[in-house]
Amino acid sequence: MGSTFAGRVVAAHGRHCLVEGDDGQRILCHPRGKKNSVVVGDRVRWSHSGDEGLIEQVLERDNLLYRQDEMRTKSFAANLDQVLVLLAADPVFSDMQLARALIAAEAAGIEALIVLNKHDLGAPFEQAWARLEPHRRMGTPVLPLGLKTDHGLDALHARLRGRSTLVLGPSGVGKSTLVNRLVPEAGAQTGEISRALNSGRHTTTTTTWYWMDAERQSALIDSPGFQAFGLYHLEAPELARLMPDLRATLGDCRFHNCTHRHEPGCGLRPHVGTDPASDPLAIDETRYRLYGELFDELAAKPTY
Ligand SMILES: Nc1nc2c(ncn2[C@@H]2O[C@H](COP(=O)(O)OP(=O)(O)OP(=O)(O)O)[C@@H](O)[C@H]2O)c(=O)[nH]1
Ligand SMILES: [Zn+2]
Repeated sequence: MGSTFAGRVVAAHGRHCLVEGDDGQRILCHPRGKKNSVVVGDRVRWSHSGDEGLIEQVLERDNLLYRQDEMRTKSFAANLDQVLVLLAADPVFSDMQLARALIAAEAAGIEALIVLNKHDLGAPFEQAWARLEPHRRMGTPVLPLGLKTDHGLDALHARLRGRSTLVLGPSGVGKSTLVNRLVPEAGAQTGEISRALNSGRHTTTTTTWYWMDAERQSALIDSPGFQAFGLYHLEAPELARLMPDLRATLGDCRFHNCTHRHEPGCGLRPHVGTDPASDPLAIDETRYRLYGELFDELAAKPTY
């Protein structure tokens, strides 16, 4: 084997990926052999092979996120500093999708940030903001944003500076608008990447790593669509510990393997639906219902 070079995977499609070297140069690479399959964000060592490159080694990952396709769970991004869940006053967001994204981030050990866009819409914005109150109480940062009016853009910038942030959001919340606003020439970069990956028709279907700054310190990772987050790598009994509001009440149950659903002497259930003004450990009823649904889903998952 000749010399190898350091790089980072900035886009991946099937067995092809685009690797960026420390000098900013990008090269199309393939994994060597069956091993070494990569995801966006991976740090790799690669070697020259004609005009292209071969991935020789995938360096140890700080963290890894999974997405769910049908019944399979696939990894799709690694080495992230935070996950930004973009929601909007309109369309109305799903509490379940939000919970899944936050649980996936927590399980991967990645900080999460909720951003609520379309501040200019007034009443619908206030309603959506109120629905996010349980999240503010459990300590998740929730930022208001108005991409149309630039409301909150500076505060968001400050949160993104120097970090690599995966952006997720359901359709219509303004994700493309946000990426285009924060990444100079995002469109041109996308075109370049899809040409390099030879997937011209798939311009928006690959997860892509974009630099927000010329110094390449702040990155946005855009993943198309709102990923149905893969939670199948988790076990039902872990779930309560991955939900900060539920986690805060743990430790007082009579049974150490309490599922917090029907056991006597549960220390969590008495906090469900209480008034946050008098109970600092109050658990929102919707969150508790989602916990039950996810618990059943994980308990019933197929074993391979
Ligand atoms: N009122 C209002 N509309 C906004 C704001 N930001 C974005 N929009 C609009 O919301 C719509 C969706 O924006 P996009 O950026 O295309 O949203 P997206 O999340 O990428 O949606 P998909 O393309 O479906 O994935 C567009 O019509 C935007 O103009 C905002 O702050 N206020
Ligand atoms: Zn319990």
